[in-house]
Amino acid sequence: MSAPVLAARDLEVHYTTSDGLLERLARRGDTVRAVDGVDLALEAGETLGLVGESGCGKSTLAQALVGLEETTGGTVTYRGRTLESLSGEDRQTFRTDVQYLFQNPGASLDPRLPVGDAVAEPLAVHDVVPPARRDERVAELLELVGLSATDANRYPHECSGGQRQRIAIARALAVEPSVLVCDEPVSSLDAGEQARILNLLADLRDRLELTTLFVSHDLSVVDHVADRIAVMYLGRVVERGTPADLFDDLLEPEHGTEDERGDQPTLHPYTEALVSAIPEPDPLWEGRRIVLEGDVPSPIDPPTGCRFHTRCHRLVPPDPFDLEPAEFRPVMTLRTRLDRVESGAIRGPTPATIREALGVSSLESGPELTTTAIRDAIGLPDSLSDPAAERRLEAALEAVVAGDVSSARSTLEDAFETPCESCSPAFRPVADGHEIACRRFEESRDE
Ligand SMILES: Nc1ncnc2c1ncn2[C@@H]1O[C@H](COP(=O)(O)OP(=O)(O)OP(=O)(O)O)[C@@H](O)[C@H]1O
Repeated sequence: MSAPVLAARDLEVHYTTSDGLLERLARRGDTVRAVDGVDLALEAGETLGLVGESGCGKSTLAQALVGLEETTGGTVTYRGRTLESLSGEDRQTFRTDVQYLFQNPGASLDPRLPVGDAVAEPLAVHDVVPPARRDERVAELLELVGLSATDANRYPHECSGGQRQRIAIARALAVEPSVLVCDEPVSSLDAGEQARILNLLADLRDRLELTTLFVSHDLSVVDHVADRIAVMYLGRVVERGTPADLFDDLLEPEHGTEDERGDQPTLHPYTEALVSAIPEPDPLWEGRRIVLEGDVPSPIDPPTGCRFHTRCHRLVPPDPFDLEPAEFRPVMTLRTRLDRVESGAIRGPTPATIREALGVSSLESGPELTTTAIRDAIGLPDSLSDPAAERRLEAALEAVVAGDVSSARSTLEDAFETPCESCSPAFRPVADGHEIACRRFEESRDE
C-alpha cells in the first residue's frame, strides 16, 4: 500500500502567547495547545472531512499539514517523507502539488490586480505554461471554475464573495495540484453561494481526481462531500469514520430512538452531540438534541484525561459507587463549576460569585443559599441512588453553603474521580475503519 499523501503523526502545534519582546525572550506567557497529539492520514484519491467547533484547531492542523504553520512536536509527512526532509526539486513539487484554499477568499487576492493577472501569477511564478500561452490558460481556468474569460479584466472588489472564491480556486488549480486543502471554503458565503461553491468543488474533485482535505465546523456540509470524517475537539481528533458510521446510528429513522434501540449509539459522545444538533428534515425523527454542559474549555489549560470529560453526557461513573451516567453528570458539573470559582475564571469565592458560578438565582431560591437550591440549579436529583455517594455529595453541598468551596472541591475530587479525567483514551476500532477515542470503547492508557 502506498504512503498517505499527507499524514500527521503525534502532531503538536503550540503557540506561546506573550505581549512583549522581553516576555518572548524569557519564554514567558501561556501555551496555547492548538493541536496537541494528532494522528491523521489523507489517503490518495479520498476526500477527508475535518470537523469540530470553532477554535478546536482545525485550521492550525490543516496549515501544519501543508507546511504553512510551524510545528512544535510530532511529524508531517508528504507521500512518506517528512516535510523537513524535502529540499530542492522535491520541495518545489510539494509546494505546487498541495494547494490551500483559505476561508476568506478576499484576503488572498491583491485588490490592485485584475482577476486575469491574479490567476496568471502562479502560472508565472511556477513557470507552468510558456508566457505566450498564459492568457489562453487563464481563460481556461476561469471557465473551469464557472467564470468567463471576460472576467479576467475585472477587479476583486467588483466580484461577489462566491466569484472571489472561484478566482481563488482557479489560482489554486493553476499549478495543477493533486491535493486541495479547503479550509471552511464556504463559511463566509450566503446559503445559495455556499451550495454552488460546494457543488463546484465536488465536480472539480471528480473531474481532476483531486485528493481533498475539507475543513468545516458544519458536520452536515462535510457529510455531503467527504468519504471519511475526522472529528476534532480541543486540539485532538476523537473519532474517525465514514459519514455512514457517524450518521446512520442517530439520524436514520429506521434505527429508531435511543430508547427503542435500548442501547447507546456507537459514536464518540462529542460526535453524538454534533450529529444531534443537525437540523433534521424528517418530521418523524424522534431523536433528542444533546445540549452540552458549558463552553469549550481553553486550549491554554485543557482538561486532563479525555478533554471532553468536563462536558460529556456519557461520563464513566467512578468505580466505588453504583451510579448511572445520567446522575453522575450533574455531580461532575458541580465539580467543574466549583473549580471555576477557585481558579479565578469567576473571581471569588464570595457568596455572590459562588451563586453566579453555580447558576443559583436569588430571585428563584431566596436570599439563603441552600443545598436544595444548588441541586435544582445543577440538575442534581434529590438523592443519588447510591447511599454512600449521596453522603459524600451532601457533605460537599453543605460545605458550599458554608462558603468553604475549597473543602467542597476536595470532598468531590476524592469521592468522584472518573476514569475519564485520569486516563487519556486511545483510539479503538469499533468497526472496519471506524475508530473512537473514548473510555467507553477502550482499555485506557495512563497519562
Ligand atoms: N497565532 C496564534 N497565536 C496564538 N493562538 C493561536 C494562534 N492561531 C490560533 N490560535 C489559537 O489556537 C486555537 C485553534 O485555532 P484554529 O484557528 O486552528 O481553530 P479552528 O478550529 O480552525 O477555528 P475557526 O474555525 O474559528 O478558525 C484557538 O484557541 C486559537 O485562538
